[in-house]
Amino acid sequence: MHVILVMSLTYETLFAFLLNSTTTGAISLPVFTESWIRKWEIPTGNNDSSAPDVVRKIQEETLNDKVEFLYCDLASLRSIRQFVQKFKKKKIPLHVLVNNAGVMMVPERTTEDGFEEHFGLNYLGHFLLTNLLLDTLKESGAPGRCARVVTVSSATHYIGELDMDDLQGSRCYSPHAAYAQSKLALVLFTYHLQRLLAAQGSPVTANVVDPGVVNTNLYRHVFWGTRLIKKLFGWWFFKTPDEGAWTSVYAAVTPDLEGLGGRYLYNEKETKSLAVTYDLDLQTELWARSCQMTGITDVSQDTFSG
Ligand SMILES: NC(=O)c1ccc[n+]([C@@H]2O[C@H](COP(=O)([O-])OP(=O)(O)OC[C@H]3O[C@@H](n4cnc5c(N)ncnc54)[C@H](O)[C@@H]3O)[C@@H](O)[C@H]2O)c1
Repeated sequence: MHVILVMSLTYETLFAFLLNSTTTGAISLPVFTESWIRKWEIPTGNNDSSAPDVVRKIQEETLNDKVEFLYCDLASLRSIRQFVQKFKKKKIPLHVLVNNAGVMMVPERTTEDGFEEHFGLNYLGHFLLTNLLLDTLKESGAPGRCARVVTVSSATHYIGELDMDDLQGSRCYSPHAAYAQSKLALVLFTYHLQRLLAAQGSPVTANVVDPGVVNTNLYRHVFWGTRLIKKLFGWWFFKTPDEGAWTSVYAAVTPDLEGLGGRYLYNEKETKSLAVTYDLDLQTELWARSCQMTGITDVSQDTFSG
């Protein structure tokens, strides 16, 4: 039995591809566990009500009735903890975690826990979720068949800056800078996580992907002119959601990456991320601060000092 957890609503595409990879024999995935995410923009709970439709669609496409809906709001540390509790109660393994959810260029606002939304949701949400699921991932992986954490960043990270003195962007808020910072933080997080897993000898790998420029709803908050251009010409220079999902799927299932982590992938190929992402001190500092902010123990200090 293989269990895959995809944090996002772009799952239909992701699941379709994951199914295709099963038919090409890359990995066998008879069970999918679905995580349903609330859209901030629709607080009436419409998404909850559409969950049965999505589950049915995936069941039809995969010919698998073991598809399940689990609610998780990544902008709430409480919701993430509740989600992990529910997931663990099922006593099922976890082989692939795809940290794919995100918002872009939202107006200045905070998550339930008071974090700037890009930083709190895109980065800290996935940071806490991954850390709380690490024990299950470790138990589920094995030498020669590692469990995988796939985190979705963006080319925007190349222009990102991490302001350790003002991670919440409270001094001078820029939605673009806040998005870029959150995506930069995800790359630093992945590299530190991979170092930690390798030092512990854990059968889990962590890689980070850039999906490219993809025609999705992510652009709903950008300048209206950009939205218009996207509407008119998007089909021409944007990837389709299917194409955008492909590098994540590649990272999740390709045998080429068995046992390999700490890679930044674009168009299914390893490439260099921004130079500062390889700064071990910065990775360590961000990790320690993130542990404090999410209320978890920083085990990496013992691992690397011991
Ligand atoms: N579209 C692009 O051009 C592009 C480029 C680079 C990176 N990305 C990244 O790809 C990922 C997927 O984005 P997309 O383009 O499919 O956009 P999208 O808006 O279609 O998908 C974003 C997903 O995040 C989920 N989400 C939003 N708020 C959430 C919350 N509070 N809790 C849980 N989930 C929440 C949404 O429900 C949605 O499923 C994002 O991480 C994004 O930053 C996208």
